[in-house]
Amino acid sequence: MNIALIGYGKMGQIIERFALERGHEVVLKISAGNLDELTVSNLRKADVAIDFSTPDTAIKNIYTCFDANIPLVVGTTGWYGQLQEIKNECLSRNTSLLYGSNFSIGVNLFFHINEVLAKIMNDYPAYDVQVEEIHHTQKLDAPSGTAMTIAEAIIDNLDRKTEWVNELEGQTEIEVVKQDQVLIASQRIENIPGTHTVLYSSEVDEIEIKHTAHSRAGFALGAVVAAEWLKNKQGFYNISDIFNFK
Ligand SMILES: NC(=O)c1ccc[n+]([C@@H]2O[C@H](COP(=O)([O-])OP(=O)(O)OC[C@H]3O[C@@H](n4cnc5c(N)ncnc54)[C@H](O)[C@@H]3O)[C@@H](O)[C@H]2O)c1
Ligand SMILES: O=C(O)C1=N[C@H](C(=O)O)CCC1
Repeated sequence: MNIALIGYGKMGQIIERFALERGHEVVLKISAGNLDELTVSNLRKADVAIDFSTPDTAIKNIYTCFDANIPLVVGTTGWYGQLQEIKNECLSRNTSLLYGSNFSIGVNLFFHINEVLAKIMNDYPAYDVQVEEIHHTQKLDAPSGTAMTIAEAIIDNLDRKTEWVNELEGQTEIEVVKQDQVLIASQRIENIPGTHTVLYSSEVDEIEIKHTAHSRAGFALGAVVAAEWLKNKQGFYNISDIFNFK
């Protein structure tokens, strides 16, 4: 499979390593220094594109891939406010896109456990819940896309929660978290690839589930597997469509 890498930073470079190991060829690598090469004709040399760029540039890249009619995997976070517009555009143009806030198998297992736990906690109102996320200091968006996915699943499954609010340590502070809100507490610490915790606390105890990424390898391998899965498909998908946890 020929792959176009849109975004060749921390993630793009590790994705390239896994792509080559799995027998693929990387035919285009785009970063801030060679944006003029991100053209429809160059993209058409690839079977699939993988975007790990920046929150502010992902939408434009997605439209360029739609113009090239090339299947696209989007790992970039921070653009989900425009998700519905992109979904409509993808479906009306009969092209294909798969996106996900986190491509690692471990985090996708964690997503499943989080949903089951949130459903169970409907019967236990003594517990309040909060989400915590820690990432490296170069991260441009807060909260992390993964933390948003976790909080939205809690809201969808735990009747007493209706929205999330975000606090970024040292930058934004929430004075009062209302009872129907899920607090996402974000921290930025050097060299942390990604840590997410869901914490249920009562007066007498706490229940905590936690995922700690030891490196970016899980995200990168997941992105290549997602590209292999998407290559001959048409439609709009989420990474959860690849997994079938019982
Ligand atoms: N879904 C996941 O599993 C997952 C995992 C890790 C990171 N991410 C997300 O992926 C994105 C990239 O993360 P990173 O750590 O590799 O960031 P990074 O800053 O290391 O790399 C970003 C790359 O994008 C390039 N870039 C800048 N403008 C561009 C443009 N207009 N078009 C194409 N490329 C452009 C930069 O030059 C750089 O090479 C972030 O949004 C991050 O949150 C997602
Ligand atoms: O390093 C990042 O940036 C990450 N971004 C994703 C997110 O926002 O959830 C996934 C984890 C790493």
